[in-house]
Amino acid sequence: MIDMAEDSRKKVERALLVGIRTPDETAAEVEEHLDELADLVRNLDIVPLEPVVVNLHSPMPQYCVGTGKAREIAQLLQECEADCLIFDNPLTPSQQRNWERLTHSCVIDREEVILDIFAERASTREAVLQVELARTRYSLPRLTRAWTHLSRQHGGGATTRGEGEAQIETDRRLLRRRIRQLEEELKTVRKQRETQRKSRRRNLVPHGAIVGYTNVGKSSLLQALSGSELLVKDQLFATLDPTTRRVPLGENLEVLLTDTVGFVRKLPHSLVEAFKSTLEEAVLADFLLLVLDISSGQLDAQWETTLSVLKELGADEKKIIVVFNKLDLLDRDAELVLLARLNGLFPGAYYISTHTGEGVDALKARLTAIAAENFQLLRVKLPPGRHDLAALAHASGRIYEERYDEAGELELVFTIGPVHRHKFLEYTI
Ligand SMILES: Nc1nc2c(ncn2[C@@H]2O[C@H](COP(=O)(O)OP(=O)(O)OP(=O)(O)O)[C@@H](O)[C@H]2O)c(=O)[nH]1
Ligand SMILES: [Mg+2]
Repeated sequence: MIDMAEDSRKKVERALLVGIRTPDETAAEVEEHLDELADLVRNLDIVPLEPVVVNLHSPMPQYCVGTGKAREIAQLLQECEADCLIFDNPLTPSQQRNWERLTHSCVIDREEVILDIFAERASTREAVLQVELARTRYSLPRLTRAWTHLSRQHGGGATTRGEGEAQIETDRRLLRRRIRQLEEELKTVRKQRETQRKSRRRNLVPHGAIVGYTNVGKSSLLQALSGSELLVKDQLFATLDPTTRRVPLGENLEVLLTDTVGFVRKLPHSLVEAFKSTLEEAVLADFLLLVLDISSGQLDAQWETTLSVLKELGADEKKIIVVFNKLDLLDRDAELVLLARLNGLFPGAYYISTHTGEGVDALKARLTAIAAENFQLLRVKLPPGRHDLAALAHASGRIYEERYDEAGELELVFTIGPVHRHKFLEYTI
């Protein structure tokens, strides 16, 4: 780990955002992306200023934009007294350095903003390790940095070391060693989680994962369904660690649901990589609840981003139940038009509000049906000595008929899940 003196670093406060518009993007798209970048930036306690959009036919190697434009932006940065330049598109390490030399300011891109938000939020051992690994990998080719835009000091971040070649080589070696250490530590933590996961699978209760764009209400949904408290915040990436809860559905039925980390457009690949084990919950689940925020103007982007991350994880072929949340925020007139359109596009979707509870029961009914699919109807005759099985049928199944015959044998018609089913098979009639 590279140590830096905190006092030699300057905290960034105001940022000028830059969006690059390529010929295949509309102005509205670029604007939407910049709005989202502004949200992300606010999450780091940096004030985003009015953004600059640069039209670009082909990327330029030195600054990503042409030299003239770069000078203009540098000038603007000074005029509006911003101390940071943030690009919505990725910058190469050398472009980043060129910009820092040109502007004498902190220059970062969307990927680094997202990495930093994750770094601020990570709290469990696994999340902390995953984020540190992603950040250390990211900083390896970007060693000479003189700025910080973080309120806290994190590992694998910017460094203020000198630019001497020998120094850089030493730092790189240290970072590489740290990467290996982190990979080892993560392996251990993951093994532990794997064990927990296996014990869950032995239960054979249907297991769903809640996936979707960040801030759409995934944790709120799990809270509404399971009745237990979770971290719900109007904040991007409030949830970084998967949390599994039992959702009781009455009559001995239940499903397990896992809340997962939210997705975002242009989620840095290093982060998808880092969070793959966390997102594996989605890969291993029996079904997915894909949550979308119906009040967002960016439904298409939410849908596409979520689906493309699922694809990358190999989880896009699963049974997907689409859930539109935040119905309460819809303007009633707009609602009818929008619902008609969505009904056509997503037949079988659910429309809910975790705030008012609207639609939650219908979704529960669907989950109940999924849980019930696992249950099989059995007709058995239990000998007098098998009170234990009679008790088990009552405790874990649903009884339809029950009567004793003259021989004192108990005839039972009931449904039972796969966990205990085999115990009854020798008595079926
Ligand atoms: N109006 C309204 N707000 C909602 C509803 N559901 C959730 N929210 C709000 O949306 C914000 C985000 O909710 P979360 O449940 O934390 O969202 P999430 O998808 O888990 O977010 P991340 O973990 O950050 O990806 C919170 O401020 C919630 O109170 C809803 O049905 N209606
Ligand atoms: Mg959450």
